[in-house]
Amino acid sequence: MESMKRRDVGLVSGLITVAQALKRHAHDGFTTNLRVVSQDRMYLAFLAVSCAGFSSLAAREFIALGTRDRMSATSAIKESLTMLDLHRAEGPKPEASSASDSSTKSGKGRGKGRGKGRGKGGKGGKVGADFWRELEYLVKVAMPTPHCQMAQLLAAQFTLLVMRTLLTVRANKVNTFYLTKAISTASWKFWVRWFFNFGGWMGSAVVVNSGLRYTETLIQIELRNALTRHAHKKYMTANNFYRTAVLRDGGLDNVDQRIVADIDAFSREAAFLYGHSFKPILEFTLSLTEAAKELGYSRPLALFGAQIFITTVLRQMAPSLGKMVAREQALEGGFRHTHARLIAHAEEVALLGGAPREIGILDDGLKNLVVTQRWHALQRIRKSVADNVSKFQGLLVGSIFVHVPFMLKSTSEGERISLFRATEELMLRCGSAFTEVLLLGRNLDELAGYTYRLGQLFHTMDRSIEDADAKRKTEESAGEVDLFTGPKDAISFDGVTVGAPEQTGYRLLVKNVSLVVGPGEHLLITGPNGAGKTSLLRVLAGLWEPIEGHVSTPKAENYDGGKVMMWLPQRPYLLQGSLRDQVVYPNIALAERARRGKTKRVDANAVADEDERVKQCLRAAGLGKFVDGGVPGVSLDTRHLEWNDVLSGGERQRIGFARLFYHSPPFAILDEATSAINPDEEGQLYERVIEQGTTVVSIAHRLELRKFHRKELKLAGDGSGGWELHKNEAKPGSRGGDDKWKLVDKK
Ligand SMILES: Nc1ncnc2c1ncn2[C@@H]1O[C@H](COP(=O)(O)OP(=O)(O)OP(=O)(O)O)[C@@H](O)[C@H]1O
Repeated sequence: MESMKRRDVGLVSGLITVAQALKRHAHDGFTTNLRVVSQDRMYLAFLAVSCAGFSSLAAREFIALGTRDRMSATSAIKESLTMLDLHRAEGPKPEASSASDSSTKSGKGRGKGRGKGRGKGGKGGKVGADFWRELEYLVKVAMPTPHCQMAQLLAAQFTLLVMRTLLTVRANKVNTFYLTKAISTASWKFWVRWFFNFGGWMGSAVVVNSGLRYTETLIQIELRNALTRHAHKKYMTANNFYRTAVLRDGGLDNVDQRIVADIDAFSREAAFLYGHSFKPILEFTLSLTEAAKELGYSRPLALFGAQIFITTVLRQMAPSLGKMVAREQALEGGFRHTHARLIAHAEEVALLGGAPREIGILDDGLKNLVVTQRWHALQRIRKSVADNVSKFQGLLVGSIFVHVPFMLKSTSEGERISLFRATEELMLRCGSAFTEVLLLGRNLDELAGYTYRLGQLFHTMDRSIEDADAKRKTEESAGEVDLFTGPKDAISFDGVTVGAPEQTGYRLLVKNVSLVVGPGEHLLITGPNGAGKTSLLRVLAGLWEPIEGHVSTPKAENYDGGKVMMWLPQRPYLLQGSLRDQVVYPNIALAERARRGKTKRVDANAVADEDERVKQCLRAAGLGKFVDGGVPGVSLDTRHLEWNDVLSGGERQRIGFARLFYHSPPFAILDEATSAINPDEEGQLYERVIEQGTTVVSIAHRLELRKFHRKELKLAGDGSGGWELHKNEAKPGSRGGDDKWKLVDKK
């Protein structure tokens, strides 16, 4: 009770003493600190610039992310949630698929690839000359000009970094000096100076640290944004998304993982390194300069020489993190892909009762990842031991160099201890900054891992674009000296040989095909499974290169410059969006433009007209029930995240026809496009397509469709590459019983 009382009295009287001391020495404390700060012009300049930089950045971001953008981001989130709800409410329907579905017709044979791992992104993720070259490439992508957004962010962060170092070094020195002096000599005057110094330091540190955190996040976001956009641009050029994913050009694994996860990880690591490497380097230099005032330069330099030697020896013990990161990322991508495939084929797996088999496949993917991660964790112990020894030995070895001059100094006790504490503080900072610099090597190693994977990604896509450009140029120059250009208003194959890509070369599918499909000369391609029917059309689309010969497609200028050819595969592509979006794809509907606020003013009449046209197309394709109230709650505006899950196979094919009616192109390629449609109705669809003036090239197994065509290409499919071309010599327009088919060419 007594001691409580004494402490209470001590506490209150202590507070009173502090208040009195503050009152008495406030003027001195304030003016002394102000004098110290105002004499330090560099400090003042950086304080002003960094505060101005930080606040102008934040203000600019606030204005740039105008209310409309923020609102649309929020509504996008709401929308996808709504679509997810709808999706759940409707329940899964037949034949699920997804972007990573590799079993689509065009995707079969995935993995047989032509590429032989030509990526050259550095030697397996090590920090070496290759790494710096790749890094330079990525930096140039993110920072194309010295005035770009990224350059401004880096400059703003640099100013803040210098400011923080100045704060740490200068204010801390004064802090420690005042406090030690105040305590050792029991001086309230010095204590009040310390109090004011600390207050000022704290205020600046709060601003500067918040600014640093903010700019680091912005740098990371901007880096990711710039690199991902660059990747998207390349990915969508020269059909790179197809070449890398289906043909495995360049032997790249999991391109999606590289674009989505690796770029993000690289950006995080790079922003961290930038923010955290300048700090210790600056802190080291500034602390050393200050400490040298007491210790001279020889002692600190000898100390750091010793540190470099010890750390170099320790580093030899550590494994290369870059390689580990690259390997783990590849396995992560593979594991994610197995999950994506399960979602894509959820219904087939459920119907086949494949869960027990699938769990094995999923667990195998996980096992590979876990085993590798556990092995890497073991390797990292060496790294961590080396890092920690390196960190703590600094204190021990450092004391030998720092303590000596103070032990030998003959000054008053108070003076010696204040100077020692201030210098020791500086040397400790200096030492830890030095160790931090050395430890940054670890982050650099990790960065090398991501850089390696991104290097491979960008170089593979670059090469593919270069190849496509070179091919186009060769064709253009060949056109000038007139080799083969083909008729301008027709599809034509001139001596075309097609092969399926294999590990080493090609497997012959079709040999030396020559034929022309002019307007109205509807062509049917038939043949056994795997004969090469779709492959021939892949060559026509430019997805595959012919082994020999030339393909020429109708020129847009002969058809009012519009879309000339349209593809209708067996499983039409359906996008995330409204029913209207499905029909007008790849165009953007006027209503959608208005909804997104993309166009300033969208004419309401034009929207209504377009909607009416879309409805007509859906009706013509036999999907009138969706727009005429046949299915409650469904209209042109109905949106689903995954339309594949909510439409039947036949309905999906009809959406393809609605799209074809909407675009009404001069030529259409129908690749088993009616396979899921009732045979009685497929004829009507064909008739409508032909009536609208579209010339069709069909692949079909059902012979009933023969009557809609004027030519038939029969592929032998026996490995010889043989084929026969038959022609219906009956009058155009006469069908069925009037067919007069004649063999006109064969190989
Ligand atoms: N990306 C690919 N990589 C390697 N081989 C492929 C690839 N795509 C298809 N193939 C192979 O090419 C051959 C011809 O395929 P294609 O799709 O042209 O056959 P199709 O005549 O259309 O058969 P179907 O009637 O069964 O649809 C098949 O043996 C197939 O495995």
